[in-house]
Amino acid sequence: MDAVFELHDGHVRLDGREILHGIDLRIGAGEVVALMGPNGSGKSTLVRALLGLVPLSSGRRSVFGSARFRDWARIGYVPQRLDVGGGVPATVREIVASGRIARQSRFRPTSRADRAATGRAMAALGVEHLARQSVSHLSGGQQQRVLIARALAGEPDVLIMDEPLAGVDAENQRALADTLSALVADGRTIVLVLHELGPLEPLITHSVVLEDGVIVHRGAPPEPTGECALPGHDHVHPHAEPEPASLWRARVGKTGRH
Ligand SMILES: Nc1ncnc2c1ncn2[C@@H]1O[C@H](COP(=O)(O)OP(=O)(O)OP(=O)(O)O)[C@@H](O)[C@H]1O
Repeated sequence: MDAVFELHDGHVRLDGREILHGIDLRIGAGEVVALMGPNGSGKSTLVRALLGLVPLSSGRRSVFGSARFRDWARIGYVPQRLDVGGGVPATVREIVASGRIARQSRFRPTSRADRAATGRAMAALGVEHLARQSVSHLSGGQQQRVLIARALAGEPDVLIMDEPLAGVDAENQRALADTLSALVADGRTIVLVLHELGPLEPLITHSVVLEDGVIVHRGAPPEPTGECALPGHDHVHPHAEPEPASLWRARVGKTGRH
């Protein structure tokens, strides 16, 4: 299986403090990887390091086998929330169409292919009927579908999603699981930052658990513990409260690092 992301002994320093301490990670094409761990363990920093948004203080990164990867249109990033505060409100179609920018040349404005891809992405996520609406009037679940549609409009090979279940109700979580399984069946690679797997669990090929900037577990996702393990727990809460590292240690059944 070809590697999409490879990190060898990756260290990241931010504001003079080392946040990631020697991460070795390989994500292969077609895998669905859950990055898990307590708040502040370094999940977002790891994603940013994979994407080259933060530099490595030491170590090596390659994307699609290249240390000098530039073809960012192949990678779609779905942030947790749309920032709809302030500014001129954009419509759903405008936001989704902005996912084509990396594929457009400076000298060629929006093409027929761009319009078609925007339409397909809106249809895939069921937001066509909202095309003319301002995104600021949408619910959290609708906004998330727009963000995924924006990423899909760029026809990426890889989707990276930051906490896609946070604050999303059970019905929309199941809808997201259906959407992602269609993408997986289509051969895409998916990297998810997750606190809980919820209905995404059957899709996950393996998990990587971080703690204090090191990988403490890889393999099958850890079992939920505490209130998240109780029957009927729907995993719709955003886990705004920090989850203690001890809870995660209990989940992965390990105290040491590797
Ligand atoms: N720009 C920055 N400058 C300095 N420190 C930072 C910066 N960004 C993150 N950190 C610190 O790095 C550590 C890891 O943060 P990160 O956001 O990667 O963790 P996380 O696992 O994604 O957390 P959460 O689950 O809360 O989103 C935290 O201690 C955080 O305070």
